[in-house]
This record gives sequence, structure tokens and C-alpha cells, in this order.
Amino acid sequence: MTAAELGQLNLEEPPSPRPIRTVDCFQILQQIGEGTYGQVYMAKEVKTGQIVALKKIRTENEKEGFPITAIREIKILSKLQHENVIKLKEIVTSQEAEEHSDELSAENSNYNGSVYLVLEYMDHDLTGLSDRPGLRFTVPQIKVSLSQCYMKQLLSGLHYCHANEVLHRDIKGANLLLDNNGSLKLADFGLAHACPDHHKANLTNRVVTLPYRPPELLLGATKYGPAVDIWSAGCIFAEFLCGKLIMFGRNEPEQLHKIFELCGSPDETIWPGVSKMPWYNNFKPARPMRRRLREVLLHRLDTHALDLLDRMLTLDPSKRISAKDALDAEYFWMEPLPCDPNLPKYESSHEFQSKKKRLQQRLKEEIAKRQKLPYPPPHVRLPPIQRAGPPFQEHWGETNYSMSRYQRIPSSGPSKPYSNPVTDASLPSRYPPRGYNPSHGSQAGPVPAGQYHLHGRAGPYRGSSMPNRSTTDGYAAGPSGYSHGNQYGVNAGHGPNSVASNRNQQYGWQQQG
Ligand SMILES: Nc1ncnc2c1ncn2[C@@H]1O[C@H](COP(=O)(O)OP(=O)(O)OP(=O)(O)O)[C@@H](O)[C@H]1O
Repeated sequence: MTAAELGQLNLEEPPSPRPIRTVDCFQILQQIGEGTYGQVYMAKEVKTGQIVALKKIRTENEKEGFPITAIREIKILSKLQHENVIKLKEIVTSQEAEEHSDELSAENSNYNGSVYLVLEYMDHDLTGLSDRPGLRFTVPQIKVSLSQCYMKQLLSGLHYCHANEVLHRDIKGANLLLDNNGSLKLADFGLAHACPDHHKANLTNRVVTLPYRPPELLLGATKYGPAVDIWSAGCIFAEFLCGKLIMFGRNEPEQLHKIFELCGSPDETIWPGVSKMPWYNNFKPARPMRRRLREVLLHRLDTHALDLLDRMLTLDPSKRISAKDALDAEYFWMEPLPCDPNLPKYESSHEFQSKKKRLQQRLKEEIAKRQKLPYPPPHVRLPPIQRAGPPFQEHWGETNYSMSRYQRIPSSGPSKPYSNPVTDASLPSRYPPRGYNPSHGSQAGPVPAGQYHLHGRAGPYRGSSMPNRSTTDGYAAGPSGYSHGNQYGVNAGHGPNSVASNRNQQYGWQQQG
């Protein structure tokens, strides 16, 4: 990797040629993730015994060949080298049918040739860990120092990406990986975008999972910058401190409304140019709403946390704090200083596993409930046909059934409360062509993590210092020249979403009982 100036990530530079190994060099142990674009497995390198994560790139359904999301993830991850960014170790392939484990689904067993990203393995993702039963923040001190520690790493990773002109565009709990030593790393760069000047490019606004999506994207901006990731990080920060998402809408208009309720509705005074945004007139509230963030959270957060959150959740992206300045915020420099979180060694917890456990638990409960219920119900006088089976209606909540118990009427509402980004049917992948220009990219490689510790203050955390200068002051340019694209609606709030079931998640690491 070429050592390079800050902010110069050369995606065009071909990766150094290396013989590509086959997936047979690894023994798959278990599935730990299921993304929109493939499965993730925990695996062991046969020769060394080293544990890694294998992210399989699903190509079966790709009409247009190898998915552009995967190409981008590989290109970007192979250049980024930072302690808070997941490391791509190598790419491996398989040529023939795979029968590595029971976890592999039948659909894969006859698949002819796959590509896997070999990533360093992390014990948890934030969503999975926070879903663990018995884990709660109970002592304010722990809450503060853990959120400081993880937020600092999140912001350090983001600062590194932004300094290298990479936007992540999907910051959320499931994409923040943690290990039992307290490290946090950014993962899933499938929606990331790398280009020297984001503000000049015409980008898709259908990125970032809904509860973490910033107002500029919800108002239709197609020119935006690193501030989008800062908004998402602000949502994570609030989630850490409050134990739940503070703004959660089931679709785009509702999400925008939740933002306005807490952060105030924007006007030309607080956000110059907002009235010219493509969807402003459609979504501006009937009456102005004042910003209530500080008063709502006053009793939950201390002043420094509140100050930082306030600046991260600033409506106008050009005024939103940068990752670099956020790292300099008082919050990270007050006592207690961010420390290594003294996490108990939990068994791995990924969102996929916690979802699976919840599903199994629910099934068990259903079965137990059914067994307890007198059957057929004693007081119900039903025609014989309706007595012949289990009482579905009582057990299956809001699902509608037709007169015949076995014929399910699909519910009219959305199956999941909000959509994954870029689910527009017209777009072949998570990377719509208009959002990607492969010719963008500068001529040198990224800054190696080792050379990246240039911060003004001595770093109190984990013995490392932080960057003290950034060449990416990408926040100055406000949005301009918005395209008048589609309004909300296509797939609004109806697609799959990997965090949908974790709305009441608690972030905390103090075990109860
Ligand atoms: N290196 C890793 N170590 C441990 N677990 C991982 C690793 N990479 C991914 N995972 C797990 O797999 C999940 C899905 O991974 P990832 O987000 O990269 O896949 P994706 O197909 O892009 O998913 P999505 O559709 O949510 O964007 C993560 O939330 C995490 O739980």
C-alpha cells in the first residue's frame, strides 16, 4: 500500500497481485450474519486455526454479474487501514458445490462458484450485543465511560474515512462491530462512496437506514457529504445514552416528522437553502416546530454529552459538527476519560443470532400458549369447520385470516416498519448507477493508520492519540442544485430492514442478576 497524503484514497490503483485461494482453506463454523447481499460465517483457517469472518457475496440473483456493492466494498476496504475500520484480509473463491456446514442453505448447495470476503472476526455487533438479555446500563458512570469509549472509536473511524473521502452511508448498530477487548470497528462498506469531492457529485439519497437517515437526504438532497454519517453517529450516541432510538418513524415522511418534533422544523434562518430542497414543500410542517432536543434530554444527559449531541444532530449539514471537531469535544476530555470498557467476556452476539433466538423464543411461547389453552374453546359455538384446527386468531396477533383458517390474507400494512436503503426496484443493487462514478478517485493510497495520529490533545484513550488535522473540511458547502427526482413512495417503509426488530434496544453492559 502506498503511503499517501491525507485524504487521498486511490481506488483506481489495482490491488497488489496475489494468488487467490479457495474457500477450502477455511472451515465454516457457523452463520453469524445474513445481509441483503449474502451470508456471513464465522470460520477457521485450516492451516493456522485463526478465526475469521467470511462474507459470501450472493451472485445467484444478480442479472448484471458481480454486484456493484461488493465491488465497491472490496475496493474501499482494501485501501482503508485503520484500527476502527474492519480489515479485509483477502478474497477467496469457491468453484463447486459447497457443503461446509448445516448452516449453508439448500439454495447454495448447487451453486457453482462464489466469492467470499475474508474479514477479521469480531465477537459482536452493537445491535446483537445490546439485545442480550440481562445487559443493561445501570450505573451512570459506566454508561458515560462506555458511550465515550465507543463513540470515540466510532468518530475516529469516521474521521479516518472522511479524511480519505469515503462516506460510509449506512452507520447503524448492526454495522458497528465490537470485540471482547472493547474495540469498535466500522463494517459493511457496501453503500460507501469514495470520491474526491462528494459535494459536486450527484449521489443517490436512498441511502442510510431510515432511523439513522439525516434530514438532508429525507428532503431529497443529491449533493451531500460526510455530515450524513455524523447524523447517523449522533443517533447512535443518543441510543447509547437513552437506551433507545430517539427518533423513529415507520416511513420517510414520519421519520422527517419525528426529526422536526425533536430538532425543530427548518427554515431559511437556521438552514439557508432548505426551502429550495426538492421535497421541502411537500414535507414542511403546517406550523413551525421549535427545537426541543436539549429540554427533552436535559434530565438524561450531562451538559457535555448534550452539547455534543446537539451539534451532531444539527439540521443544517453545513453547520453539523465534523468527526474531527467532535473528537475534540469536551465530552471526550472530561472525567472519567474514555477507557477500555471492562466488558465481561460474552459469547458472540450478532444481530442475526439474536433475531434467531427471539424467533425461537416466540415459537416456544406460541407452542406453550397453545398447549395451555383448552381446545376446542369451551364457550365458543363455532361451526364444525372452525373447530377443527388450532385457534389461530388468538395466537397470531394482527395477522388476518380468511374464513378458512389455512388461507392467510396478507395484511395491508408494511411488513417491516421501514425500508433498507436503496430498495427502489428500478435500481439493480444498493448502488444505483447514478450514485457511482468509478472514475472518481485520486492518485494516491490512503493514510496508513499508523501515520494517522496527529491530534492536538494527547489521546487519553487506549494509549493512542487522535488525528489533529483534517484535509476534509467537507462541511462548508451547502446543498445546491438538487435534482428533482422521485418523491417518497417507492418502497417507502416497506422493505426489509435488519434493525427493524430492535427498536427498544438497550445499550448497556452491566449484567443484571
Ligand atoms: N467481520 C465480522 N465479524 C463478525 N461479524 C460480522 C463481520 N462482518 C459482518 N458480521 C455480521 O454479519 C452481519 C451482516 O454483515 P454486513 O452488514 O457486512 O452484511 P450485508 O449483507 O452488507 O448486510 P446488510 O444487508 O444489513 O447491509 C453484521 O451485522 C454482523 O453481525
